[in-house]
Amino acid sequence: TRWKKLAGSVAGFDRDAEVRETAREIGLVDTVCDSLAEVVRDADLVMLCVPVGAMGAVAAEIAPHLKSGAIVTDTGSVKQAVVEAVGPHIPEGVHFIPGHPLAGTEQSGPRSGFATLFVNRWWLLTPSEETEPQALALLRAYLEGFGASVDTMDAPHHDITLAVTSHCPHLIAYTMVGVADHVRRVSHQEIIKYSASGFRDFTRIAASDPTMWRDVFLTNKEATLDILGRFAEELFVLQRAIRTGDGEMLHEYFTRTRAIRRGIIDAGQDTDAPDFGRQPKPSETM
Ligand SMILES: NC(=O)c1ccc[n+]([C@@H]2O[C@H](COP(=O)([O-])OP(=O)(O)OC[C@H]3O[C@@H](n4cnc5c(N)ncnc54)[C@H](O)[C@@H]3O)[C@@H](O)[C@H]2O)c1
Ligand SMILES: O=C(O)C(=O)C[C@]1(C(=O)O)C=C[C@@H](O)C=C1
Repeated sequence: TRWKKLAGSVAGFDRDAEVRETAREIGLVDTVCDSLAEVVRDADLVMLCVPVGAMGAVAAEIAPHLKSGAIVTDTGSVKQAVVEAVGPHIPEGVHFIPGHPLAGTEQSGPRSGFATLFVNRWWLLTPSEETEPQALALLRAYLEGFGASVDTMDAPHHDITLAVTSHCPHLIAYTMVGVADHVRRVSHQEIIKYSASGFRDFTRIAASDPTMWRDVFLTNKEATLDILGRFAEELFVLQRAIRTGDGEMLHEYFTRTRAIRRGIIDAGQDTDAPDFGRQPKPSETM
């Protein structure tokens, strides 16, 4: 934020003392506070950045200390569960606008961010019918200051969309890496040595934070089970095509999926930029 002077001052808190220490060391924010009450007391904007399963408890703890007129948002990867867990704690006069930046890497912790992380990325907001347009406009302008593009949608639609574009792909990557781990005819050394780039991409995703992803699946249960059910059906169709030698079917299927990939690139939404997932240079840390 200091990078573009979007806020007068940024304060941060983490319950883990080691994280607070690192944040102080690298100058992540202007002030590192030692309690939740202290960090939100004078804040105009409060952003909750904890695993989805922890959002409710954090909201309950900050609620009595929130300033009237403040905006509370979050970065959680699932939205309906956050609406249900956080919403009831938000006092009258405070604006709650849930959010989700579609940007990140498999890294976590205070050293993993970099100033350009949100440039040209979507930041989804899921306001309700009661959300005041002025508060929404303020938050939108703030996030656009990071270089992000803001879209709004309702929370259930967010959750089914992200089940397709993020949550289930992560589960599939976790599964493939798990399968490689269980195959006894291929040694671990061979898997490491002969990892082709497809599998390497899977292992990057499968190195993501276990707590964050546990919470994603526990809280977006219905949507991920729906999409995984469809995935399993399609997998069986492809499995059958392989068994019966139905080359025509396989070719036609892969032609369709290639068109989807090309459509994503044409829309400028390719996330495989060469520097994606790299560690930040010190000059880029906020
Ligand atoms: N990493 C990504 O790619 C990414 C992208 C978009 C959204 N998100 C979402 O943003 C949120 C934060 O993810 P992150 O990658 O910044 O994680 P992170 O691990 O870097 O930070 C989360 C912090 O929350 C703290 N925490 C954990 N449990 C807590 C609890 N019960 N009470 C208080 N604090 C607690 C931890 O100490 C940790 O420092 C998650 O909800 C995640 O789903 C992550
Ligand atoms: O590390 C990655 O590439 C990611 O998968 C980041 C990713 C994503 O699925 O795009 C993961 C979860 C978040 O909620 C947002 C972004």
